[in-house]
Amino acid sequence: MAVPSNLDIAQKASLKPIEDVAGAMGLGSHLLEPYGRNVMKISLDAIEELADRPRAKYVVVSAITPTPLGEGKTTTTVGLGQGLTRIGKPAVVAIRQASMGPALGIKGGAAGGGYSQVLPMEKLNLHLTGDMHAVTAAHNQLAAMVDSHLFHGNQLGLDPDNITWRRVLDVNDRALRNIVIGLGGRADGVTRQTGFDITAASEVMATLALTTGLDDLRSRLGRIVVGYTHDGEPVTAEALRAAGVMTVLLREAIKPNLLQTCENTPALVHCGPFGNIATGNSSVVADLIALHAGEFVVTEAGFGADMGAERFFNIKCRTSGQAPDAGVVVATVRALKAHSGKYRIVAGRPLPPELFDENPDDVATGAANLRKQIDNMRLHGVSPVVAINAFPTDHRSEYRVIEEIAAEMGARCAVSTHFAEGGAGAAELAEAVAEAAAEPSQFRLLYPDEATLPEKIETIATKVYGADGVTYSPQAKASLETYRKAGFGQLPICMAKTHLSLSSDPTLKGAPTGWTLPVREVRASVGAGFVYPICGEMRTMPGLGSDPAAAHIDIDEHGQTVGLF
Ligand SMILES: Nc1ncnc2c1ncn2[C@@H]1O[C@H](COP(=O)(O)OP(=O)(O)O)[C@@H](O)[C@H]1O
Ligand SMILES: O=COP(=O)(O)O
Ligand SMILES: [Mg+2]
Repeated sequence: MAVPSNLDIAQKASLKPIEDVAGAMGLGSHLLEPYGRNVMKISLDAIEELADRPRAKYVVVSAITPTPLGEGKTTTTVGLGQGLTRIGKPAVVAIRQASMGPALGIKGGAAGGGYSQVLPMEKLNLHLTGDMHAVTAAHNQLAAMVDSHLFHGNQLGLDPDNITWRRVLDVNDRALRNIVIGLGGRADGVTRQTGFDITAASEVMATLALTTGLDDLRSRLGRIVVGYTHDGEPVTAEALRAAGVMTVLLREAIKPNLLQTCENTPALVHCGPFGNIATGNSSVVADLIALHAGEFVVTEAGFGADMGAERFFNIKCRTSGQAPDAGVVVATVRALKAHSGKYRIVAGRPLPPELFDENPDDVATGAANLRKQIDNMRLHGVSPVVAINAFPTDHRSEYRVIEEIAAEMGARCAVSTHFAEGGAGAAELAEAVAEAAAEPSQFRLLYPDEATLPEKIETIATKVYGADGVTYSPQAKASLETYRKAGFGQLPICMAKTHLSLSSDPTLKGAPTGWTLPVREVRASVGAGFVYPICGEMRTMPGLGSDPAAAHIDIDEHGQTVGLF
C-alpha cells in the first residue's frame, strides 16, 4: 500500500502535549518556554541541571555520497530514534532546522519523511521559532555596521577591497550572489561590490551551532573577522562594537527547540543545514541537553560521511569534547546504482525507469563509495552500522550485495523500513546500533590542533576524500599565510566542497582516485572557530530551479497548506 505524502501523515498525526514530551526527558517546567502549540524552547540552564544524570550513548547518522534527492539521513535519524525507543532504549533525536532555500527550492524540507518525521513539519520547514531570522538579523546588523563604519570615516582603516563579511538571506536567490551596494548619492554609503550567502552558510549560524552558552557566544561573536586593513591586520566585530547587539539578537535563538516525532519521541531541532558550505550539524547545546535526557541521542550530520560526519568529528566533537559511540551510514539502492555511473539522477526530473529494474551487479559496482564512507567512520575510530533505507522499488538481491559488503568490512548492517513503518521498521537497525554503541569508544580526531593549516587540509583531502594531494590558487596561498600570521593556524578546517562526490567534481561518482583537490579561496571563520577552504566551483548562495517547490505550495479551500514535502 502506498505511503501517504509527508504532509498528509504530518497533518493527521496525533501529537502529545509538548509538556509531556519534555517531561519524558526529565525537563522541569521552569526550563521550558512555550512557542505556540507543539513547540517549546529549552533554557540552557538544562545543561547544568541535567549534567549529573547518566550520559546517553551518542550516535551520529551519516550516509554514502547522496544523489541530489537525499538518501534518507534525516528520515533514518528519526526512524532510528523511534526504533530505539520501541526496543526499550528511550532516545532523543537531534536534527537541524530546514533552510527555506532548499525547502522551497528543489530538495524539499528537512523533517524526515513518511512515518519517521519530526512534527509539526510545516513549522520546522518554514519559520519554526524564528531562529533563522534571528541569525539573518544578527549577521546583517554586523554587515550594516561595517558599511556604516566606512561611511563615517573608516577610523579602523578597513581596506574596502578586503572586506570578507557579506550579507545573508534564507532564500535561494542567485541574483544576490554578486551585487554593488552604496549606489546613489554621497549620502547613500560607500560604493563597493559584495553579495549575499544563504543564512545557513553564515558564520553566525556556525557560531550558534558550536557555542556552549551565552558568554561563549558573546566572545565568539566578538572574534568574528569582517575584513582586513591595508597591512593585513584583521578587523573584528568587537572592534566595530557589534558583538553585544548581535548577542542580544540571538539570545532566544541560542535555546534549542523541542518538538516530537510521529511517535512522540522527543526531537530537538536547532541550527541550520548545508553540510557542504557550512558545518551541517545541529547544535552542541542541544546535544549537551539530550545527552542527559535518555539512553540514546541520535543526531544527523549533513550529506555524506566525507562532509557532515567529518565536520561532526573534527569540528563539533573537538569543540564539545564529546565522543560518539557509533556511526550510522545510510545507504540506498538507488544511490549505489547512481555511483556505478550508469544512471543520472537529476532533482526535479523523473528518475530513469531502469533504476528500478533488479540489478544487484550495478549496486556492487557503485559500492566503492559505501566502502570508502564506512572507512571514513573507521578513520575516526567510530563503529559503523550500515542502514539500508528501504524504498518500495528495491529488490532483495540488491540488499544482499550491500549486506555482503558490510560484512566484508566488519560493519553491522540492517535493512530499515522506517519510512513506511515508523519505529517498528527500524527495530533491527536499533538493535544493531545498540550493539555497536556498547563497544568501548575508540574515537579519535583526524588531526591535532597544532598541525599547520595546509597539513590539516591535506589530511582531510587524502584520508577522507581519497585525493592524491591539494593544489592552491595564489589567493588561497596568500590567505593561508595571512591566517598563520594572524594566529588562526590552530583552528580546525571546514571544507566547502561538493556533496555529490567524494572529490571536488560532482560528476565523479563512486570512490574517485587519481585526482587532486583544488583550493581556490580560503576564508577564516574565527568566531565560529574554523578555517574555511573553498574547493572547486562552490556557491554559498544557491539558485532556484525552473520549477521550484515554491511554485507548488499553496493554501487549499480549507485553509490547509498543500505542496510542502
Ligand atoms: N525509504 C524511503 N522511501 C521513500 N521516500 C523516502 C525514503 N527515505 C526518505 N525519503 C524521502 O526522500 C527525501 C529525502 O529524505 P531525507 O531524510 O530528507 O534525506 P537526507 O536527510 O539524507 O537529505 C524526503 O522527501 C523523504 O521523504
Ligand atoms: O546538510 C545537508 O543535509 P541533508 O543531507 O539532510 O540534506
Ligand atoms: Mg536531511
